[in-house]
Amino acid sequence: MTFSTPSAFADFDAFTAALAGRNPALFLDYDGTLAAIAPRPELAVMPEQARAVVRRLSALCPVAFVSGRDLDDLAGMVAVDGLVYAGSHGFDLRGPDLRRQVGVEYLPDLDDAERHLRGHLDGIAGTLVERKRFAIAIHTRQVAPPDKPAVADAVREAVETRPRLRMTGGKELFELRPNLPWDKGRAVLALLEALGLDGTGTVPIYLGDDETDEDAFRALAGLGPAAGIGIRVMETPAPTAAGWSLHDPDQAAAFLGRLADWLAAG
Ligand SMILES: O=P(O)(O)OC[C@H]1O[C@H](O[C@H]2O[C@H](CO)[C@@H](O)[C@H](O)[C@H]2O)[C@H](O)[C@@H](O)[C@@H]1O
Repeated sequence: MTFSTPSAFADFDAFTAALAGRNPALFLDYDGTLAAIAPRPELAVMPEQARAVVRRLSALCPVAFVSGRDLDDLAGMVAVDGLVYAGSHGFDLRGPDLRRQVGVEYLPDLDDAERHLRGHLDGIAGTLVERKRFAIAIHTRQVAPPDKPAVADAVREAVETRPRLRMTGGKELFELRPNLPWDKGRAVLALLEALGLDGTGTVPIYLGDDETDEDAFRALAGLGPAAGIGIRVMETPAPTAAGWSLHDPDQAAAFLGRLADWLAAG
């Protein structure tokens, strides 16, 4: 874990030097990385400029989105054809020649937890229960501060009585997901293998902003020195397993634009 990471934008030449002649494969988080955080999930729209740069990059190197969002929601928000999309934190994978779902046998557990949570949280104003196929997000962004502990208690109770699920955190939300050794990091490694990108000629680059993205940063770091590159999008320096940083989604899009220019120039 490091607190001080060089900027992949300001130190772009050093960043491209770290690729050491290998071809990048891009793995992109959505919320907080390419779409600015918004009051509600449906309001977090990716700017058209970012979409254009993703489309351009997808003609230059493999591009995948890896998000906590539901797969169809994610694909609809990004709206670029031909990419690989991994929804529900990597439990639900789809690409032009790829389909994989992890934890299908946990769907009844998620259904049961969703019913329980809706029943217990309906009375707390501002709470939003967002069901994804393989996860449930309980949003607290619109909940009055005095009511937030009650939401936390209800979620904790739901997960403590359901050992087949586990809880993770994020920006103003709790999430329940199958209690399986699977996360964004394992999904990225599985995608590298499935797409034939696990050789030494490829360098996976993962951009993310949140605690669930740290799983991906750790997975890439685990490939060995300089074998994979993590970039944490963060306005304030925080401990991270990523080796590089970007300030915010605008800078992330600008960085991807520079990367596209650099790749196009050969
Ligand atoms: O993996 P990500 O693509 O970063 O998705 C993580 C979660 O993002 C969404 O929630 C977050 O963004 C919302 C819109 O900006 C914001 O209102 C919320 O407070 C954030 O936590 C999404 O709704 C979740 O399903 C994702 O798991």
